[in-house]
Amino acid sequence: MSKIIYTKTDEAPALATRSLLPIVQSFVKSSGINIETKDISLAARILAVFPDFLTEDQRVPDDLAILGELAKKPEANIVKLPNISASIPQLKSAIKELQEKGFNIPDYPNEAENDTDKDIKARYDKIKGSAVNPVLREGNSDRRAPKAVKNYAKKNPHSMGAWSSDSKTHVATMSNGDFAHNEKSVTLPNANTIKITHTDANGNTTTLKDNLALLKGEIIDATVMNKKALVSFLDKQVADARDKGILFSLHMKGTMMKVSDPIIFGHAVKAFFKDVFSKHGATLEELGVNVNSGLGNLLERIQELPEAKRTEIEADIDATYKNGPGVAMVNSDKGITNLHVPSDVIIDASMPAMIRTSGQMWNAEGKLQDTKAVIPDSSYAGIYAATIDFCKENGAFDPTTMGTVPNVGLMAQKAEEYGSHDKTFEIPSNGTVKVIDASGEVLMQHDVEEGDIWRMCQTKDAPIQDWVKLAVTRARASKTPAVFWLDENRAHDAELIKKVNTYLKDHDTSGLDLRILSPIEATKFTCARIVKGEDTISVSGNVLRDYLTDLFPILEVGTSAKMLSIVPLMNGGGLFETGAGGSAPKHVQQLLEENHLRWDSLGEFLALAVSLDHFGEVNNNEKAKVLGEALDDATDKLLENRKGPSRKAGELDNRGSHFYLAMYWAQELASQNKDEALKTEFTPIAKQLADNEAIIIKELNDIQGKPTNIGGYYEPNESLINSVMRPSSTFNSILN
Ligand SMILES: NC(=O)C1=CN([C@@H]2O[C@H](COP(=O)(O)OP(=O)(O)OC[C@H]3O[C@@H](n4cnc5c(N)ncnc54)[C@H](OP(=O)(O)O)[C@@H]3O)[C@@H](O)[C@H]2O)C=CC1
Ligand SMILES: O=C(O)CCC(=O)C(=O)O
Ligand SMILES: [Mg+2]
Repeated sequence: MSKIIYTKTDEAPALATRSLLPIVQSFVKSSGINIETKDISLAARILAVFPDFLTEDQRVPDDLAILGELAKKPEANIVKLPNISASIPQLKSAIKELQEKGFNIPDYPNEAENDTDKDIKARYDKIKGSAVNPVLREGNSDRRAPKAVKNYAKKNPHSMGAWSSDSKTHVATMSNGDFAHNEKSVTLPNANTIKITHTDANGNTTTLKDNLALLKGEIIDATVMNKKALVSFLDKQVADARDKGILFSLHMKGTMMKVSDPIIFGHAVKAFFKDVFSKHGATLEELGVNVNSGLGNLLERIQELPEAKRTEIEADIDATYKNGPGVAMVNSDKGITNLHVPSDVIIDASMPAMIRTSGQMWNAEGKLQDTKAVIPDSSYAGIYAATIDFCKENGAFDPTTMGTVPNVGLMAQKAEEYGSHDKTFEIPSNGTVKVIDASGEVLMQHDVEEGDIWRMCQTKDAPIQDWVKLAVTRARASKTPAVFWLDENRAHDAELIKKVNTYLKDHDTSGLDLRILSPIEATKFTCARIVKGEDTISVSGNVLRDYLTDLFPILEVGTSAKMLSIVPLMNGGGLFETGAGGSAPKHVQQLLEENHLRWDSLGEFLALAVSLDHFGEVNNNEKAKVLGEALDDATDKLLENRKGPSRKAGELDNRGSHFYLAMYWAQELASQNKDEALKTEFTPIAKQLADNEAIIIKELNDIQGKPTNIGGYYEPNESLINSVMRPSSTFNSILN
């Protein structure tokens, strides 16, 4: 039987699910719609790959693998909430929590010397970083702010820090030796099988990757980040931040670029704490400090040292803080810097948040200060530089008048950089890396040096065709100009542009305003339009999809959680992502401290409505369509009546906003005339909810302001989390 899959994930969205899902299930029950959950939380994904370490009753199915298969079938209808893309520190603390709960899973091996450790490490490495989305995304991405959301933001603008033309904030990026400058790209005329080899200075060849099957028409590109150029760039930036008296901050995507970016992160930590590493390098190495996991790893490992040595290193770290530039803080109260944990500063969210805050970040005193935003690779850094320049010249954007920037993103089948991990290598020694095809022809090659990061990306042809079609469809449906953000001077983009021009001919583009502009030109073009209130669709590759669907929503509507985020799967199914942002770890903290959850489930409401509509369409279930439409109307009403969660304890939170959604949804179902049975069913429910509004809201607000306990972070206790998230007995009994 056909069904909707709702994903159980982590942190704030997982908390919200415990409150929202029972409501949704009780609303759709009578309409022949089955909503099933699949657990793709970090904890469940860990348990799923270690059955041999667990007792029979501790074992869990590999729900992610099941969903990955489902995503390739026409019947797929998946509502996907944000999940943790774990950095090594997050992975380790999840492992620790599970072990403490009696799951006998192995530790994460820092070094894998024997076969057992290698096997364990390989299993964990599959879970690490962005490991869920790439499996489910068998389609391209269509993200936009629905009209109601946009109108709400225009009437109720979020705060927006002013920009001044003398702001010292700027983006620093490399001008040579980086991925952007070293890129080579080819399109395969025929299917082929390739290998990647490294030949050292003595002529010894190692195969880095073998038997990689490629399809006809696939674009492949290869590039390398030169370590020496990177280190010298980072050194200069630390010195320059100090000279200019601004904060040093690094912006990376260590979660989605899980192999390359932690290495770059590590180099930045070393550059910032250069003196500490030149003085204590040997000790730190012996301790097994891994700076790719951030400064936090160093601080933790040195606790194992004898006190005298530890104090000496800590004093040198303090001296760096004193003599060097200030470093941007993630949490100044707790002394957590931008360099502590790679998963704490994720570029798609961190740069827009900074741009929204007058271009400033928090310093060690908890005050806002101008910052140098270091984005080493220059492939995409220019879009932030151009946005910042625009704000310096024109002042901050105005949410009450600004236009909107929907995105159509190429992402299916692990397109571009976000699928490159299994083809990314930290080079062991000077030499040459070659991509060689089945006939022995060298397709691409680079001279490399020890420590360089070499990588290859793949972009298959079918996803490109689908993406071009989606762009044309969206431009037509929204009657909005669409810009392909592609740079003819970049090797990969030049190949892609040829295909775009070819595949556009397959569609009726008459009357549409379609252009191809380099990312920097596209930023300028788009910014100039949004300030005039004009809308512009961005049609972009995978990385820019990620960046732009946080950047513009955060500026326009305050958060990317309010985005409608649809992935029309290439085989006909639907993947409905909720919002475009992450799992908001800070929100969990607030729940634990004050029993207030400020997570806004608007993204879930929007995703569910389209999921229900899709269900109705595919299964000829008119009730599902009525439910979806009513849910959308209820969401509009919720926005109109400002029943989203507040940030302050004692006021309406996530749970309260779910009550209002339920009440409005019931009211919409009671007032519609398309389905009599639903009308009859929901008329008394709507009345009961309205009659008990005051009691329910009191029950939901009274429990706030005190700490609460859900029995775990990664693997919370089901009965505790359910009772925390469903505290109103009046509301629960009406739902039952
Ligand atoms: N699709 C996915 O599965 C994604 C997963 N992630 C993962 O999420 C984690 C955290 O990522 P991070 O980059 O910090 O981004 P988040 O989007 O989780 O958080 C950034 C900030 O955005 C605000 N925010 C985000 N969502 C909501 C919401 N629904 N309601 C209200 N406010 C919201 C919060 O601001 P405030 O604190 O001011 O309230 C939050 O602290 C990481 O593990 C990351 O890998 C990240 C992106 C997407
Ligand atoms: O998969 C992830 O880690 C993050 C996804 C993300 O940021 C996005 O798709 O916008
Ligand atoms: Mg993103």
